[in-house]
Amino acid sequence: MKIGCIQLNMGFGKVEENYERAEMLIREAAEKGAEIIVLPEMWNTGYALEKLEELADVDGERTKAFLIRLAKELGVHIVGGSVSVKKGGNFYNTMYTVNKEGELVGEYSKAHLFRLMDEHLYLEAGSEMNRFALGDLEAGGVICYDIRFPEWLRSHALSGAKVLFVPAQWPTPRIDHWKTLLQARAIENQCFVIAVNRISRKPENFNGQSMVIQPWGEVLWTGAEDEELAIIDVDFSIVDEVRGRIPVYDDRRPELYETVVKK
Ligand SMILES: O=C(O)CCC(=O)C(=O)O
Repeated sequence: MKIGCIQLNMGFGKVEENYERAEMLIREAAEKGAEIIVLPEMWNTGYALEKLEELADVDGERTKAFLIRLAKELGVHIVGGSVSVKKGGNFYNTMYTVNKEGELVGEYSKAHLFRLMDEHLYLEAGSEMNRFALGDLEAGGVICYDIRFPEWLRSHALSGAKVLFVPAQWPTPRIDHWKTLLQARAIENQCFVIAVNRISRKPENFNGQSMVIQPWGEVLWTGAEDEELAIIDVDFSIVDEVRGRIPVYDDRRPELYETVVKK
């Protein structure tokens, strides 16, 4: 399958401009043959946390309608990165996924809030997993800081995900953590990891380096340090072959982990 990864340079608080730019790049990705299109984290507002009251998408209605319209018209699956959403008086960092029939198949709010960027002061955490299917492809999705919690991604893999999508706004100073953690999550879960970071102009500090990694850990693509739309060819059928080569799932001993790890 062809995956369109949109390493977007979103404008800080520039909602209209961001929807326009996202639409243009989604259309371009579909024209270039992408069958699944992936956006980065919080692409509607950027990290304009202090302006969420004014800018967040109320109940995610605008974003859901946007993704459904484009998915249906272009006949593509869209893993809609995440957007800032206002729901019932609270704000969330929420990922919507729509299949090519235009059905909303995934809705997930970031479960681990990143204190270093003050997310916990502005946002509520979600508590639900994010498992969905795109056609017959079993998938899961987590957001940025979530990748530091291997047990969270493992739960998605244990419940059948063969690919994990990771939209992010991961800053340049810790880009080595990003690369290492993503590769580890792919290897330990023996699944594809498709991770799309943002890019930014100065003084914001995000240098892309999005990644597509296959289940044996091989990096199929690393994004440039600039805005980029890349189309990457992946063969999801190798997941079963890799899981057969080293039977990690069969060799797990969950009874040990439950007693040793109490907290
Ligand atoms: O964990 C990190 O170092 C970065 C996480 C982050 O930037 C985020 O979750 O928005």
